[in-house]
Amino acid sequence: MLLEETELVRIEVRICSFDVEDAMLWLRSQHEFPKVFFLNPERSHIAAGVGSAHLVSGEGDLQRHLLPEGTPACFRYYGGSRFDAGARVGKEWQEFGGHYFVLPQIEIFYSNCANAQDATKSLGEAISAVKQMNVVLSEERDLPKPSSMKDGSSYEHWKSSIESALEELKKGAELRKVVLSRNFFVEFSTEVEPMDLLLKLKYHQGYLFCLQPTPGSAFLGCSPEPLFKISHDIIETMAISGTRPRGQSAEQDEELAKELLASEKDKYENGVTTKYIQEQLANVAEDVETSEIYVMKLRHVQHICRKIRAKPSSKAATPIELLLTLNPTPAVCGESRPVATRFIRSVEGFDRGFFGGPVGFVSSSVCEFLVAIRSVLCKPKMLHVYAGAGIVPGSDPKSEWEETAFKMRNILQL
Ligand SMILES: C=C(O[C@@H]1C=C(C(=O)O)C=C[C@H]1O)C(=O)O
Repeated sequence: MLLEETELVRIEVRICSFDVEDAMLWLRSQHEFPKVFFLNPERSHIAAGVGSAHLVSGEGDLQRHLLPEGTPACFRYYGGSRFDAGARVGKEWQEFGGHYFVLPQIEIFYSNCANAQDATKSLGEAISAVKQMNVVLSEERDLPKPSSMKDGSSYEHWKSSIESALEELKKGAELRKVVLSRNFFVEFSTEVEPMDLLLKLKYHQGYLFCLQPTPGSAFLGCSPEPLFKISHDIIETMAISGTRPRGQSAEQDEELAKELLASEKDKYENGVTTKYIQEQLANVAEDVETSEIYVMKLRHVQHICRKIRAKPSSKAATPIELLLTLNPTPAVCGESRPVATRFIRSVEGFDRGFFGGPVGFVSSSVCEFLVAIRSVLCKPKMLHVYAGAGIVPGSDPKSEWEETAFKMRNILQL
């Protein structure tokens, strides 16, 4: 097939079974870039990819360049895009561009409904790439000890941003919710290998992902939040908003879950996200079904959620159109979206980059995207850790600061 004048030959090699850890160790042992990793919560799709047979990156029209007509269903592009395409790009995010999607040259892939396969540029290159592959799966290693850890901005800045959000919300006009985030820096005196960090996250529930365009820059994390998935002609997604920490004991944990389910503020926050997703889906799908609200328990926090599913209608959007329509949802941005985006740009003082954006994979037949939260940008000697919290009437700056600290624990307690 022809993709931008390049002829692609795909060779499929069945391999004996492998698990999540093997895939990560294999990825760590490779010397080619980019590297990508994707694992979904059901563990029904594990993928580790190296090199690029086709790279779609930059500021351009994603819709036009990704999955050109005729792309075979077995070609899976892994990647993601920025939370806010219109925001100024921080220098730490430059390698990623506006979006970054790669068709790996070699893809180790497990799916409960497909076989292991790989894709490459040409037969000769496939063979030489396979020959050069380092298949030594060495041990997991400890991370170096941080030399310093500090907040990206002060509590005073956070408090005044939330107070001005509360002022705007009080007007009851265009802003009904805004998600404010903050960053945290962890510095090291020696270099950190991103795959060692990813390996430490392997026991987390939810998605695990990594996009590493170059040796010196990787974005990775363990997000509980799907943006959407399309398979077997069903769109599935979830509204996750409203948070409490996990309790110290089973009783305290249940108390916190009950408090969350009874909280009008948290139900309102979740309701804004649910309504937005339902409305967006109603434009491109039918039979939109929403589950009852329930509590999702994670290692450090618990959330209220609703599952939402729908059937694509005859005027269905393509996966990329759906991605551009849904992202960012009020779970990470706010409502209305344009007003919340402007507010975030004016107060946050750092570039979110891909944090809060969509990350996942897409082929011409299936796709699955997560919302890239609980995540970290890994530079050679510095981690940029991010977390946000939904601000609605009744939010308190101190509790929201603590909530973001709990959300960062996945990374900071490694
Ligand atoms: C923005 C984040 O999380 C989002 C915000 C939540 C909230 O405000 O309660 C809960 C889950 C996520 O949708 C984050 O983890 O950084």
